[in-house]
Amino acid sequence: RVIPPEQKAKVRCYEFLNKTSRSFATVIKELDDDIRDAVCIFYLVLRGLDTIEDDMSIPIEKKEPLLRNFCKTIYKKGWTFDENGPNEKDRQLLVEFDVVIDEFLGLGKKFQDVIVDITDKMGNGMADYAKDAAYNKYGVITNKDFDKYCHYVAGLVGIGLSSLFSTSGLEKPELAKEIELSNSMGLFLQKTNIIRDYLDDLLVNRRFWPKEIWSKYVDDLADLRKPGNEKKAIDCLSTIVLNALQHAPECLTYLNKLQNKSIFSFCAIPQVMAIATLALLFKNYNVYTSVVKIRKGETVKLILKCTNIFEVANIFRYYARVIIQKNDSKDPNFMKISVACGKIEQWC
Ligand SMILES: CC(C)(C)CN1C(=O)[C@@H](CC(=O)N[C@@H](CC(=O)O)C(=O)O)O[C@H](c2cccc3ccccc23)c2cc(Cl)ccc21
Repeated sequence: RVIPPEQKAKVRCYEFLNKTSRSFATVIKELDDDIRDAVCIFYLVLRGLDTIEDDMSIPIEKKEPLLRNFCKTIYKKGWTFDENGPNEKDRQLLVEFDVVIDEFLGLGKKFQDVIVDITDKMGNGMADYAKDAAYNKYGVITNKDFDKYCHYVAGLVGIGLSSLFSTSGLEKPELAKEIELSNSMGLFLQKTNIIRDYLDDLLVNRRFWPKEIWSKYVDDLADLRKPGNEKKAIDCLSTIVLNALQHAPECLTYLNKLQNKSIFSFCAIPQVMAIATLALLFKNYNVYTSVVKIRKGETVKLILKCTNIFEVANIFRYYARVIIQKNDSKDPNFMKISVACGKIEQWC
């Protein structure tokens, strides 16, 4: 295929999008013309930031300025980064980051301003957390710290996306002002990922489960997977699933405000994957022995049924019932789980 030279960087960006997240890349490509490139570049800039934050082989002295300055770095034509560890998942993205920068600089100024603002806040939030975690190994302490960390790495993404959607004109200007709802969209996804990734994170000593939650059951987060602690592990899991579940009604409220069909599907698909994952994680001891993921077939079925709020609300109600059925009257959180699921079932 002959690619005109000015299209080369854009084609390369979409190739990176396909590599960094196969199923989600197709959803981004379904977005309407006026918003697709901005979201693609936003996604890749965030991926670049995440690749630096995730790389435990980069010393904090180097990592901190890299994160804090990333909002300025994305204006530096030609900038690339080749110092990630050899097995860092998306290291090639940073090795060829100049193509992302070229495409970023080609975006409308309003889109650039949103992406820079979020990158600035996220980079500084990640740096604050990385520095703190480097010095005290406990990681996330209180439920408030949990919400703060998830705000930095995911809530800000929702806030940025709402601004991009409004800026494109495909959604009302009011959407950019829905900070709380946009934040909850990110917290719901990120908290579900953190519950799912308990084992992977523990093995690289990354501790995101709040001490305020696990310290009620064990002396250390790692004790949850020890033989003999099975009941404690399951009851602790209920507590953190309950924490994530509380964002679900706000996600439905946010989705109900969207008017553009391609934006609705783009936002709804990760949310229905998250509620399905949460239902699978609840009462599931495999969280402590493997990474629990919903089956491909279920994913495909969910994606096909994400075209309007009625379908999405029905999917949320279905999984709320699955959680209710798994609920156990001997679980200290039995009532709170019932109430949280009730709020999803009554959502209208
Ligand atoms: C941390 C995260 C949840 C924000 C990551 N995040 C998402 O998880 C992706 C989904 C994704 O990447 N899925 C991967 C699987 C995986 O990586 O776990 C896939 O291959 O399907 O979706 C989110 C995302 C999409 C739509 C609306 C959102 C509103 C608020 C916050 C995030 C929103 C995302 C949108 C953008 Cl622009 C950037 C990142 C994300």
